[in-house]
Amino acid sequence: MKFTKMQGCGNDYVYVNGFTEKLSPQEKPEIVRKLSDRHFGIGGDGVIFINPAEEADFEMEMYNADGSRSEMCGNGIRCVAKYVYDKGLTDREDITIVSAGKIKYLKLTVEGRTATDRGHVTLVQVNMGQPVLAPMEVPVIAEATQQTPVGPAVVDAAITVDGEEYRMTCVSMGNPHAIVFMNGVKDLDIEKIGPKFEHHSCFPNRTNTEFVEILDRKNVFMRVWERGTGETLACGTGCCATAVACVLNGLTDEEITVKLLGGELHIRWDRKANLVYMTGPAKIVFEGEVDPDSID
Ligand SMILES: N[C@H](CCC[C@H](N)C(=O)O)C(=O)O
Repeated sequence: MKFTKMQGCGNDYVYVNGFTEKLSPQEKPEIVRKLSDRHFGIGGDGVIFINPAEEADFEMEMYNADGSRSEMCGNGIRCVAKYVYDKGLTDREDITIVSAGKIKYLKLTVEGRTATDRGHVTLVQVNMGQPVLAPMEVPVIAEATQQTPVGPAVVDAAITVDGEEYRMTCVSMGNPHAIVFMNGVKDLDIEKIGPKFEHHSCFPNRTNTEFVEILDRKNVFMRVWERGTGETLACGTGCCATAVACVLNGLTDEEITVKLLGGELHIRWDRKANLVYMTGPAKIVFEGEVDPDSID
């Protein structure tokens, strides 16, 4: 099986070309777990299959490292865009990608183009669609005073983790995110607290959790505990959800830079249109061939 290892802000996945590599849905979770293992496999935060699609130019099929599915992946979708352009599966710089039935619109920045070289993608802007507010079953403390295009936002919910009460804002970008504002994010014991949010009873489908520190009106620092993977160096959908939560809580402007352990993402929530735009890099790290049956 051929694969390409790619990363966006250090959020790294194994990418498999579903046009040529045919796997049955039943065998995928087990193969994903094997490939993602950083000691016995290739190593990655999960696996993303790039498939043909009818309703868009391409489909992405995203799996976490534990073999579970996710509806969406912000860093992953930028890498898929780079993959399909750099490998000549498309000539266009405006493309659509569908994930879990939702179509996203992407604009590719191509560099290094010459008369004989079509260049390669360095940066991708994605229209990540509409945020959905407070989709989880959590005890609400306060409703937003601000109306949002999708109704009054639940910006403040309480959750008790390890005997301590946290306040969070819950935003879905297709996949679920709980955003917790706090100080001292750099030194947070995320390995201890992250799994307790992920498996908390108020998230029947588990959740991704973002721990966010406000730096100023245009900059925040964020660490993320991802559902099905653990701490990752960045999370694109998590940054989008964070930007929305920041605005709803009156903490930042609508356009922010999210600083992450693995880099930076630029996020803009166009409130009038109620669309979130994410811009960031995508890179190929290496390519190879692997026999999943030979992985322990
Ligand atoms: N890292 C991804 C999100 C993965 C989310 C996944 N862990 C889930 O179960 O929803 C991103 O860049 O958006």
